[in-house]
Amino acid sequence: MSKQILILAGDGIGPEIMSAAERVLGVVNEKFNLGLSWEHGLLGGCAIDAHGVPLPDVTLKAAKKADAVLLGAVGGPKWDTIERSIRPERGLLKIRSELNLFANLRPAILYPQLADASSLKPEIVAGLDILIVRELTGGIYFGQPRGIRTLENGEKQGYNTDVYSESEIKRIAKVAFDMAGLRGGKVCSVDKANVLEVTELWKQTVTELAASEYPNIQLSHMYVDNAAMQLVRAPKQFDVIVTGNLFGDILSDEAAMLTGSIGMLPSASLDENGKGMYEPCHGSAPDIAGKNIANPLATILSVAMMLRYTFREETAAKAIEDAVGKVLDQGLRTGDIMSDGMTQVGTQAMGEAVVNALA
Ligand SMILES: NC(=O)c1ccc[n+]([C@@H]2O[C@H](COP(=O)([O-])OP(=O)(O)OC[C@H]3O[C@@H](n4cnc5c(N)ncnc54)[C@H](O)[C@@H]3O)[C@@H](O)[C@H]2O)c1
Ligand SMILES: CC(C)[C@H](C(=O)O)[C@@H](O)C(=O)O
Ligand SMILES: [Mg+2]
Repeated sequence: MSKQILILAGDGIGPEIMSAAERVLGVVNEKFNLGLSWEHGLLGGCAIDAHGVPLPDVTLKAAKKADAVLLGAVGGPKWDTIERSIRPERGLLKIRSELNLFANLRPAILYPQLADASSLKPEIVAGLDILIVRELTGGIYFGQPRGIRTLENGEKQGYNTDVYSESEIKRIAKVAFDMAGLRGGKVCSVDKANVLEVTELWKQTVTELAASEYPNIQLSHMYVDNAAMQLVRAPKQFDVIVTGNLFGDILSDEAAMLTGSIGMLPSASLDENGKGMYEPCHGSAPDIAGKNIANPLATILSVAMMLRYTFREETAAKAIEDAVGKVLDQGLRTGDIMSDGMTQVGTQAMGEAVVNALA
């Protein structure tokens, strides 16, 4: 099997967190004799600067050829005012869509060492381990028509279309049910079926699939507004949450704060054959870019997810996760997860600490 990775560091803090993650990747590759090799490409604002588009053909071609893509983050104020269709974020959406990465896994796990850093009281979050399964290549992010038009009275109007077909709903629900079967056996499907037809169909389809193929999974449904509330009221009631593109985007940032910081949240975006793109859930954090203070752990934990889901190297994946636990045990913290009595370190020092813990 070829074992090729394409690394796209991206913009803002992307290059900083990726350089720490790449050090970790290099060390596990040698230690576990994984035989992985990687090359670098451009996606996002850096690609616009070099090629005029956020997803150059050369990047897309390399991504299609690779077995996995490791991404930092894209975007930033520099590119916020350019023509909408070629903004950095459109490059990210296009690569997700072109690679058919419909299943976005966003685990929100509270490392016990970070109980103080969580936004919630320790007793509410202790032992938290939720998996958000977000549909990633459909819904309102991709629905047509979309745009900003001028009405007859001269007023401008923005519009988007939320759309899901039964097959799209079924394939993401299957992922959620399969994942739940390997964990706590519970799936909560989040929708707004009381208002939106598209999610009425979502709810119906998920219910039918559960009844016909997953009788052993405990399925519940929740409206997204209540789910947002329940996530901060009693997050441990959830095991796997399955939801559409937009709701999943929002709920996963919310879940991040339960774990201490969005700098702790990795993700995997998978196609039907195990190919994946792996990236932290956070963005390019322009407010802290270039300062060597960003938390690289979400990206490092994304490397672990890549080893687990694409390369099936569970031992190496677990070794990275354990090494992250060790550096937290040592009291090392980047600014976003800092608390009393701990030692504050920068991005690269945190990466080196993980490398040392792996040794
Ligand atoms: N996957 C991606 O590439 C991705 C994801 C989200 C946002 N974005 C883009 O990133 C840019 C900034 O977006 P935003 O400010 O809404 O979200 P963001 O996630 O970049 O930042 C939100 C807040 O979290 C902090 N933060 C984020 N990552 C951190 C880390 N690793 N360590 C410490 N603190 C961290 C930031 O400093 C900021 O205060 C936008 O252009 C947006 O479109 C890209
Ligand atoms: C940058 C943006 C397009 C992206 C999304 O909304 O999917 C981001 O917020 C994410 O969570 O990966
Ligand atoms: Mg997001």
